[in-house]
Amino acid sequence: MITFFPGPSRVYPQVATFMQEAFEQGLLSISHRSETFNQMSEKTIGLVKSKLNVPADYTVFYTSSATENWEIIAQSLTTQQSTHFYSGAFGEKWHEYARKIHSQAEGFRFDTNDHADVASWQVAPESEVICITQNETSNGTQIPAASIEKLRELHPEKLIAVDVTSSLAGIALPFAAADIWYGSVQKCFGLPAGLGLLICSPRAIERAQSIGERGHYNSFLVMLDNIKKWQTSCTPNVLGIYLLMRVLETMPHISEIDAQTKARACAYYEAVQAAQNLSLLVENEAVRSDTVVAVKGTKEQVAAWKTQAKQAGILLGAGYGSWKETSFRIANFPALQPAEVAALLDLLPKLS
Ligand SMILES: O=C(O)C(=O)[C@H](O)COP(=O)(O)O
Ligand SMILES: N[C@@H](CCC(=O)O)C(=O)O
Repeated sequence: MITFFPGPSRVYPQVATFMQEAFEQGLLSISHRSETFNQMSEKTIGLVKSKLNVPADYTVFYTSSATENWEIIAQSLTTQQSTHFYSGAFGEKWHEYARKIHSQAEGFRFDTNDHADVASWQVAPESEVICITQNETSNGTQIPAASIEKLRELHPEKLIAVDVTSSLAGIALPFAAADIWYGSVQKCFGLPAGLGLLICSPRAIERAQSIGERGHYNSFLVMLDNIKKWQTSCTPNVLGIYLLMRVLETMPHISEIDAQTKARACAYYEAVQAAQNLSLLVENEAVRSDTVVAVKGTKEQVAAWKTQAKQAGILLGAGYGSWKETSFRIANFPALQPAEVAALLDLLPKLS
């Protein structure tokens, strides 16, 4: 069965070999305070930066998941208020979690088809962090890079935090335009779940230092002390870090992946538009995601399409949140092989 679920998703076929290597090299039993670990961790972070084009002065941290990053941002980089703009379920959840820590966290929903009109977004003067979901996995929308750059220009004094859970390592991102970026490896990295990444600007680090929060194992400053030695405060997913290192070593530079993702996204959007029975969930072309393609239908249609796809050996991604039963999603992640993409493109017009 070829899976097009947007997370956990298709892993790179080489992952089988990499897992065996990790076992044979004894890495699964090494201490995370050892020199062997430090070297592997340093190399992995170097590769994240070089392959994904992360600015040299940004710091990369390991976390357990994207969800943990919501907590870290609220707990260690915000003292009272963050401002959240979202159109879908994951942006909304982030706001809900932030509110549990800071009741003043404000949230604004915009429509799925709205072009992120950042100039009209009202941010309270006392708000410290602007939080956006660059790629909203639940509805297949994305905030274009130019909007993030504009947001930076409009709010030079605020921290900007960007959820790129389902686009990190799938498209090129404008890292310099924001302070905090995070994602999980079970999406575009084509890896098994259980590892998150948090990528921060020097300004984010300065802000954490001025706040001084150190009350938790995952307090940003505790993580910073550790990552200076290439380590983590708790025992990390050593296998996950090794697999990440190996995938990064073998993958092309993000500029190449970006071109492939965008070409495949175009092919999917064209195929859905040309298919007699299918409709795209996102009508506004300018905000359609490059990495998650969402197709809508009635509950009955979606169920029938998923069954027909299964019969053809294809697992379509389920809908999520309010779109759970009335959409399916296609993960356009780099680990999907050309023949698998071709099989789905061939199937789409046949769904009835
Ligand atoms: O697309 C997303 O966003 C998600 O699926 C989740 O937020 C992933 O978060 P974690 O499971 O990695 O915490
Ligand atoms: N992380 C999601 C699954 C991913 C998705 O379906 O977008 C969850 O909590 O269920």
